[in-house]
Amino acid sequence: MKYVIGVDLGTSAVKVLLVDQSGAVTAQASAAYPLQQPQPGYSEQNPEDWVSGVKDAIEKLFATSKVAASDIEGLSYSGQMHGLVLLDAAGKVLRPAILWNDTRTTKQSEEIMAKMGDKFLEITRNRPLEGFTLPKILWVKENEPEIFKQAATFVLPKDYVRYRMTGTLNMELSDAAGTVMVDIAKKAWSQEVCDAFDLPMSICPPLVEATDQVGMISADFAKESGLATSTAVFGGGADNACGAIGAGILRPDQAMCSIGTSGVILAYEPDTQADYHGQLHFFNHAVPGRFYSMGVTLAAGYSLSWFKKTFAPEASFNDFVGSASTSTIGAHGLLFAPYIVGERTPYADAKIRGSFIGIDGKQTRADFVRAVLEGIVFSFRDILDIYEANGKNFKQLVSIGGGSKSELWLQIQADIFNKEVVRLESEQGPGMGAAMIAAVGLGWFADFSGCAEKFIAVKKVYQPNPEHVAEYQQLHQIYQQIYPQTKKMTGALLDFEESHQV
Ligand SMILES: Nc1ncnc2c1ncn2[C@@H]1O[C@H](COP(=O)(O)OP(=O)(O)O)[C@@H](O)[C@H]1O
Ligand SMILES: O=C(CO)[C@@H](O)[C@H](O)COP(=O)(O)O
Repeated sequence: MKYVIGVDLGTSAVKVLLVDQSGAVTAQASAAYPLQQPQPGYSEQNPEDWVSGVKDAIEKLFATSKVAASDIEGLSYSGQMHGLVLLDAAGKVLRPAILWNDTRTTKQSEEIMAKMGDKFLEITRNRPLEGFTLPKILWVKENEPEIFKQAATFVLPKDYVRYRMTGTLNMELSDAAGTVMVDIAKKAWSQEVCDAFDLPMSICPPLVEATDQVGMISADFAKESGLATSTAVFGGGADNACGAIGAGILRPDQAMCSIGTSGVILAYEPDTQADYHGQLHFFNHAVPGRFYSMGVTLAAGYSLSWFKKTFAPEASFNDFVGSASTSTIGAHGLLFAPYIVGERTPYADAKIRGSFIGIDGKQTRADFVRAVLEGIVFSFRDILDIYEANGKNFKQLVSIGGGSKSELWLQIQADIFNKEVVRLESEQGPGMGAAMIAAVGLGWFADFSGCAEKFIAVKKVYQPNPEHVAEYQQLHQIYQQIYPQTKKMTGALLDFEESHQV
């Protein structure tokens, strides 16, 4: 039997999947790494932690599967998007990576829009939001000029890991789109964007497609990880592009709901025709020549993990999430807005902060857990509303990511979306998508549809319950009032907090 490995470089951990030619997951392993938040709005990771995490996880994979390294024909990646890894001329990392959920770059984002306006949207198909890579580069240029002077190039998180595994440096297109420095339609770095911000084109690495073979596992990495130098390495994709492939979202009538650290509602776009006027992100797909749109809730799984870490550190995740079933729809009068690190969709607002609304002496911790689960899905509902306002009406949503491990949360999704919600055999959509990229890259399948037929299996379909749907519609209307009514207050609190930082 021959195998491929999908490496999903997430924000909380790296997850590796060993998948055989029939699409069965033979083994999986993970390794967690820390997130540094030195100031409000800052979010950084050490790229070396990703590399050692990948090695640890691959060693665990071999320990549990007993598969021979020489039988692993290909390996590819799914990566957390947008994170800036600055490298000097020798390929050395110059500072910690600034991640997708870091929002220190409001000033730079505003400057980009002020300078290029609609032209920026026309080229990159996106508004310059704080999370994207270009504002991060401009932040370093302005605030750390000594570091910027040494920068020869930059890459994204999974591209850095691939560089360390193969010795070849490049950037893969679906991820490069999230730098907002690429001309999406032309599939090339935009000279116009680079010139506007006085960035030399030489810092932009060569672009590759997801299924391009970029090299083999290097002798050094083979020695340290147990992999073989005969394993071919493919470009990989942005985690949401990979999630879409791993969820089988390969037609315009399908959508994906992903609950990882962030949360995403995503749709496949066959071409560049759809225009959401920057309300949704629009990127090149990991399926060569195709595109996808998506809206992002910055703190989806992160809101739940934060709540658990803060108020129930001793509980198991399953018991903690399960406790919400003892509460009711609407959590006995409690609503949660998940803006705890700012928001992207539908409110591109780095300064908004979260709220619990309707706290009542009768409520228990289980009500708070329920409110967190529901609030995250209300935020997704806001994204679905944008799609529906633009004429998209999906038949069903495929749910992936850590959040899709909970039956209760899946049913809440079906009820709030008023759509069928599909759970797959493996909730690891991005990792499966990465494995599928390697399988297609190796030529095991002619295209992703052929691979999806073999690799993706449905576990269960959750149907919306009409009574619950009606109740959630009422609650969603109340939820939608939270943003406008709390914006000023939470902004003032954030200013107060920032002015009191020592
Ligand atoms: N048993 C569970 N039930 C529901 N949600 C869970 C469970 N375990 C973890 N999660 C959620 O999944 C999230 C992590 O999902 P994952 O897809 O692994 O994220 P990432 O790719 O960002 O590292 C956590 O933030 C947590 O809120
Ligand atoms: O910023 C985005 C998408 O634009 C995030 O979706 C990141 O790509 C991180 O993903 P997870 O770690 O939550 O999977």
